[in-house]
Amino acid sequence: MCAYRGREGMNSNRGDGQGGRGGSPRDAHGDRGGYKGRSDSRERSNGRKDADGRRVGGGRRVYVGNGGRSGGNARASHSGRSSQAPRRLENHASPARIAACLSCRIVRERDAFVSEVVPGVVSRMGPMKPEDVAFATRLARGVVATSGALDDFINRNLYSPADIQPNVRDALRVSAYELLYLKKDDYVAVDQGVELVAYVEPKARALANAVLRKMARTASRWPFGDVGTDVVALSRKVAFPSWMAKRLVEEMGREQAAAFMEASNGDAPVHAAVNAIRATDEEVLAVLQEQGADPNLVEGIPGCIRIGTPKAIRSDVVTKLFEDGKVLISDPSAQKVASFALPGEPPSAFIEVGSGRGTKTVLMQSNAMRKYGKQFPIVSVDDHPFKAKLLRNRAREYGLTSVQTKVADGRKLTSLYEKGSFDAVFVDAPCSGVGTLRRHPEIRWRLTERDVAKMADVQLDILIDAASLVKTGGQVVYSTCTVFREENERVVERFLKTKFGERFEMTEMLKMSLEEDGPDAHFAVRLTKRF
Ligand SMILES: C[S@@+](CC[C@H](N)C(=O)[O-])C[C@H]1O[C@@H](n2cnc3c(N)ncnc32)[C@H](O)[C@@H]1O
Repeated sequence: MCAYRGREGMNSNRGDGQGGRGGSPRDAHGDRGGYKGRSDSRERSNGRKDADGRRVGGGRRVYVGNGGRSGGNARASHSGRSSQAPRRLENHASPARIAACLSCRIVRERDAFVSEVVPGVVSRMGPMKPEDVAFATRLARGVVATSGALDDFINRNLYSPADIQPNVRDALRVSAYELLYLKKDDYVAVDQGVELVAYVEPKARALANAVLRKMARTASRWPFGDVGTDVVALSRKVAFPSWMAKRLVEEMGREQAAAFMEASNGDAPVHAAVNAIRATDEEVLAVLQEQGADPNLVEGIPGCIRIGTPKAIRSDVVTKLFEDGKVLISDPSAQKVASFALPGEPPSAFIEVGSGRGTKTVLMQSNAMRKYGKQFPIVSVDDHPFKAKLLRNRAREYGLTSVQTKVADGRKLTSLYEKGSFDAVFVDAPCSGVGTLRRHPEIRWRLTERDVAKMADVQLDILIDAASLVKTGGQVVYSTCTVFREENERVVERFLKTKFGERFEMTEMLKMSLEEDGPDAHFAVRLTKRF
C-alpha cells in the first residue's frame, strides 16, 4: 500500500480467519438471547482490567440476580456503593466492545492503523477468549472501515451532531455498526451501546439511551434511498465516501463499481510467496501441507501459494519457514507486478523508486532466481530513511546479495545518477492505495479528492525524472495499487505527452481488478524507450 504508508503483512490478513463479513455475529459473540450474552460477558470480564488499566465488570455478581436490567444509579445503590463511585466500575459493556471502542479511539486520535492497534489494546484487556478477541477485531475493523457512513446515520439521530464528544461518538459508532452492518438485534445493540457510552462517559448514559433507541427505530430505513438509482444511497450501503463512490461509478460503471466496493469490505485471502533464493516451491508446499494450511499454487504466478487455512501458518514449523526467509506473505497482484517488472534479459543496472519496506524487492530477486538463475544489481530508492533501514534488514533475512538502498526524492534522481545509466527502471509509485482497502480500512475516510490529484502530480514527477535514467531500448515499469484513472492511465498519458515522454512507447499493460475472495487491484504498464 502506498499513500498511508501501510504495510503488507500477516496481521492485515488476519490469519485467524475471522471475517469482516463472514459468519453470524451471534456465532462469534453469543449475543443471541440478550441478557444471557451480557451475563456471559460479565462473567468473563470479572476482575479484568481494560486497556486503560481500569477494572471492568466489577459489579457482576450483584446484577446477575436481577437480570442486569437495572440502570446505572440503581446498580450503584444496589451494590452499596456511594453515588459518587465511578459507575464505570459496574459497567456491563462486553470486553470485546470495550476493546473495539478503545481501538477505534486510538486509530482516530493518532491516525493509526487498526490492524496494528487492536492487538495492543486486546493484550492490555487481560485474558480474553479467542472468540471475544475475534469479535473485537471484527468490530474495530468494521467500525473504522465504515466510520463516515456510521456518522451519517448517527447524525441523523442527533439534534446537535457537532456537540457530541468524540469518545461518545466512538461508542455510538460501535452500536451503529452492529445495527447497520452486522444486523444485530436492536435490543443487544441498544443495551450494549448504552453500556459502552456509559463506559467512556458515565454522564452520557441518558443521552445514549435516547439516541440509541432512535437509531434502532431508524435503522430499517438505512441507506435512505434506492441503491439502484441513487449513488449516494449506494455509497452509504457499501460505506464509501460519496465522492469516491461517484468516481468509481463514473469510471467502472455502476455494476462493476458496486461489486468493487462490496469486495473492498470483505476479507483478503491469505497468500504467500516462496522466496526462490532460499527455498523451492515443493519444500514449502510440503511443510504447509503437513501443517494443515491447505496450500495451493496459484496458476500463472510462480511461487505464489494460496493458504486455505490461515490458522495453520501460526504453527512453529511454518513460523520457522518465515523466520528463515523462505517465504513471505504477499498478495498475488503484488507478486505479479514484481514478475512483470523484470526485463527479458538480466539487467546489469536496475533502479526501483518507491522501494518502501522492500516486499517487491524481495519478490523481484526471487523471480530473478527463477527467470535468470541469479540475482541482479538493484538500487532501491525511497524517501523514507526508516523504510530503507527495514529493507536492508529484510535483504539480509531473505538472502538478497545485490541491493543498494538510497534515501532520496524520486523526483530528483537525475541530480544523483547519470541519465541513461540504467537498463531498467521500476517505479512503484506512492498512490492512494484504493485497490487494497480490505487490508487498510482506514484509507477510504482519510483520503480526499485533493489528495488523489496531488498524488497524481507526484507520480508524474517521479515518472518523468526516473524515466530519464533509462537507456535507449530499456524499459520503465510504472505501477500502483489503486484503481483511479487519474493515478494510473492518466499519469501514463500525461507522461507520454511530454517532450521527453514522446520517446517512449507503452508496450504492455497489466490491470488486476479486485474481486471477492481474489487478489487486490493493481495496475502496471511497461514503457519502452525507443530513442
Ligand atoms: C507503493 S509504496 C512502496 C511499496 C514497496 N515497493 C513494497 O513493495 O514494499 C510507495 C513508496 O514510495 C515512497 N515514496 C513516496 N514519495 C516518494 C518520493 N517522492 N520519492 C521516493 N519515494 C517516495 C513511499 O515511502 C513508499 O514506500
